[in-house]
Amino acid sequence: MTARSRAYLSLMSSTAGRGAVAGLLSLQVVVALMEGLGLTLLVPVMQSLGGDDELRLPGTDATLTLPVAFALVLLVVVVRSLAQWRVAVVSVQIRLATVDALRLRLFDGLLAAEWTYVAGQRRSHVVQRLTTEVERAQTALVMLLRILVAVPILAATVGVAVLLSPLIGGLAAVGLLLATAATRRSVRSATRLGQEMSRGVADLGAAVTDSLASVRLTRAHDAGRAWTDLVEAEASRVRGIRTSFVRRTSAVVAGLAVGVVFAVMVLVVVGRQAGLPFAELAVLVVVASRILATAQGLLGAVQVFANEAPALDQLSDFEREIEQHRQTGSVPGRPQEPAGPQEPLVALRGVTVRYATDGPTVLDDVDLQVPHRGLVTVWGPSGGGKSTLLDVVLGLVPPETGQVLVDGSPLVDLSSWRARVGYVPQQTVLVPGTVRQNLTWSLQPGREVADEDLWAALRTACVDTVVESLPAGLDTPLREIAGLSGGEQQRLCIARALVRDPELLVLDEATSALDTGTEERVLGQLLDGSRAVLLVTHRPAERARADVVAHLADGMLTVGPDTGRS
Ligand SMILES: Nc1ncnc2c1ncn2[C@@H]1O[C@H](COP(=O)(O)OP(=O)(O)OP(=O)(O)O)[C@@H](O)[C@H]1O
Repeated sequence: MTARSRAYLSLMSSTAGRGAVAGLLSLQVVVALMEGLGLTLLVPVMQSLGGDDELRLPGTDATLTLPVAFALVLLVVVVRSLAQWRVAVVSVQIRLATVDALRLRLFDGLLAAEWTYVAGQRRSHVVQRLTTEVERAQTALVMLLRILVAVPILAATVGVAVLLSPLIGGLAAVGLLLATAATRRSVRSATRLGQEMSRGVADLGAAVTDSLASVRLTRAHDAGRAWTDLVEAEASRVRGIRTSFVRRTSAVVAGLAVGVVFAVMVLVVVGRQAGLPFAELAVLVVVASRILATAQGLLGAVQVFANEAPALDQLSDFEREIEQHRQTGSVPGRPQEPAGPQEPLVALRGVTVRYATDGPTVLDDVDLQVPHRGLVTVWGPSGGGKSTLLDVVLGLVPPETGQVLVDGSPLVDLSSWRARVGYVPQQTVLVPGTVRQNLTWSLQPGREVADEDLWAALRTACVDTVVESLPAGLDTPLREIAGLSGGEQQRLCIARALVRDPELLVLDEATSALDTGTEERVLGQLLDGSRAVLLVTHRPAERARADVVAHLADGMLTVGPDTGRS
């Protein structure tokens, strides 16, 4: 609990700035001092109500007149209100800055992490961490800030009680310490329930995401019941955890209320026995009710903090994991050696890839050359390593042994290399936005493309007439073209890759949904002598027009004339 609070405080300091956090803590001390002073000033006010002529401030020899006492009370309330207002504003600023920074740090880290690590992540778990867990961490922050306000106020209130009656104040302090010790168990159980909650919410999110991903198949097989049952089971687990937490928390807070009311009764009896004057006794009752309210709020905040803070553990572990998989080998800005005229655009030399150290060899001592112009096709059985080969060429998967050479030099500057490449993956990727945004979102920063170049790319990919027929052409929002066929979507993705004006176009079965005639036309236009095309395909007709045909099976690559196997 204390370690987590420290972790949160250091997180807030590192994101919102030490100054802001120190300022917030100072403001909270001001609020607490004003609380204590305000309660102390109630004593002379009570004395005047009791008919005393000489109004005294407890703990001092100072005497006051009623107007002075009222003026001081007013001043204290004004200062306290201003400080509280500032605390509210600064707390929100710190909280939002912290949460946004945390989310962005994770997101950026993930985008820059090694490809094999990113590809191995379950999407629903990543979404859950970047949304639900970050929100839970935010709730924990709200609670921590509430605790940081309540603790000094509680200390100031107990201080006033001690000032009024050291015996009663001392008893109140001891009572609070005992209550704190008694709630340790419930705090531990809140933490355990919070950890279960993280797992429950992750599983619920996964069930919903997976069911949506398979909605077409679910409908076709009329298998919705299977998903509904799973989602209901996961939701009921989450419901159980939440209910159990609220049951325990409320019981502890209610128990505290009973304890404090009993303590107030004891206080009145003890106070009367000790001959405490009416004003002091009345203010002590007010102080006791303030202690009750603050302690109840504090206890509730501590429990919720304990319950939500495991989200921060999850996020910290996730961030550490991402950090361990930070992509290495990229030296941004370092120019590639000038190309020797005889060097291929990209070459693999003795490349071996395994996804796990004790796993199977996916690429085994592979050699391949892609010239600056023309078509290289790769074909072979499913699972033979074709996509992995492309990932190596793209610099996504680093070889365990062997080299990737670009223009004859080892590939070290990944960002320069990627600026020269256009890639169309096996699954089409269209993002929410207009056709234009879909064509341009993956352009290098600062690069502008004229409309005529967009149309040229659409023409080359044989999808220009489809876009022309849309209501607003390039500016048609994607939701209005959700009905694009699989082949039209593939061609749009090819156009997007072409807009980057790549020297190498990497196509992973990117024409698989096209009819033979359209595929022939697209390929013919792509091979206009201005670029190299590296194509994974199962179709003999495409192999027939290739300059290099490579067959990949069980990780072994054979380059040579097409044997006609299919
Ligand atoms: N990220 C990964 N982690 C672990 N294993 C992987 C990963 N990606 C691919 N593999 C495994 O590597 C092998 C080759 O996969 P790859 O996707 O390269 O084959 P492929 O020839 O492109 O298959 P297909 O034609 O079916 O798309 C397969 O056994 C696959 O399970």
